[in-house]
Amino acid sequence: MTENKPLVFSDEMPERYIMEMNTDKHEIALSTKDLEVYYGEKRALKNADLKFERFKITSLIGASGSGKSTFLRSLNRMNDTVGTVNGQIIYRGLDVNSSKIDVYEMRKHIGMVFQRPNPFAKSIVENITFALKQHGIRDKNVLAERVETSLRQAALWDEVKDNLDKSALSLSGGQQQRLVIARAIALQPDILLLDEPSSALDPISSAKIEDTLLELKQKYTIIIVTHNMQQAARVSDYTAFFHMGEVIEYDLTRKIFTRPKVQRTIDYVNGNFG
Ligand SMILES: Nc1ncnc2c1ncn2[C@@H]1O[C@H](COP(=O)(O)OP(=O)(O)OP(=O)(O)O)[C@@H](O)[C@H]1O
Repeated sequence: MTENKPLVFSDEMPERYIMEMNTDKHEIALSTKDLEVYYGEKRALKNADLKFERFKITSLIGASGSGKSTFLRSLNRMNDTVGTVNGQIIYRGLDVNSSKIDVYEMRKHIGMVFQRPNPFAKSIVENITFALKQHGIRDKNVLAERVETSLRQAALWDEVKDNLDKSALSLSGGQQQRLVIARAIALQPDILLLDEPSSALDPISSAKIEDTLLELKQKYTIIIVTHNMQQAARVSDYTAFFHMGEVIEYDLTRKIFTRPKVQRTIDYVNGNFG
């Protein structure tokens, strides 16, 4: 990034950032450098350097309190009001963590889905169109197209297409979570951050969310916090293991689960949490 480059995002195609990741060339959608987070005096995240490959799913795993959510929430500045975030978050050559970034605009590019489904107390269709209208999209055809496309991508369209005016709160938990995913992708972000998106759901709904994520990675770069190791192994290409605020190991998921290099990771994936 040059000093004079304005810190605003454009809708132009992103420049291509090719970096070395292991031995192959991979396109990096987002990276962090020396990212650390303090809550008051407490350092909850230490010097996290991670690179996220475009159109891949990366899981963040680790015991409760290890800093996964803190890291994830920092990526689109959700920690601004609760903690102090130092270091860089590089996206399209810009530092998302800079005070000059338009956070509202940035979140159009880096969207987030939380653990508990949190649809608005509005109709299904309004849940999708609300943010679009806020961002100035008024054309009825464009709105209708975005509603259908995002609901299809979130694998919910067939279940709700005849009841789009029904209250979102009348949907099941699993459907609500897919609606929230549809709401996030209606803005056509590049990157989707998900904080334990299926932990509050039954196994069937959870499996549907996993299928949805595998579909979505054709178009989105996905970073997901999960406590469910099987889920991490099933859906993700890369896995980062966090322990006490540090990234201990980051590699291809199959390596983390079959041949981890660090003893702490070996213990964690083998279920020895002591
Ligand atoms: N808003 C906050 N204020 C103060 N401390 C916080 C806050 N959020 C998190 N922490 C602390 O920061 C540390 C990391 O928490 P974080 O939620 O990031 O961990 P986690 O790995 O995501 O845990 P979990 O899996 O339980 O969600 C913990 O010690 C936690 O108590």
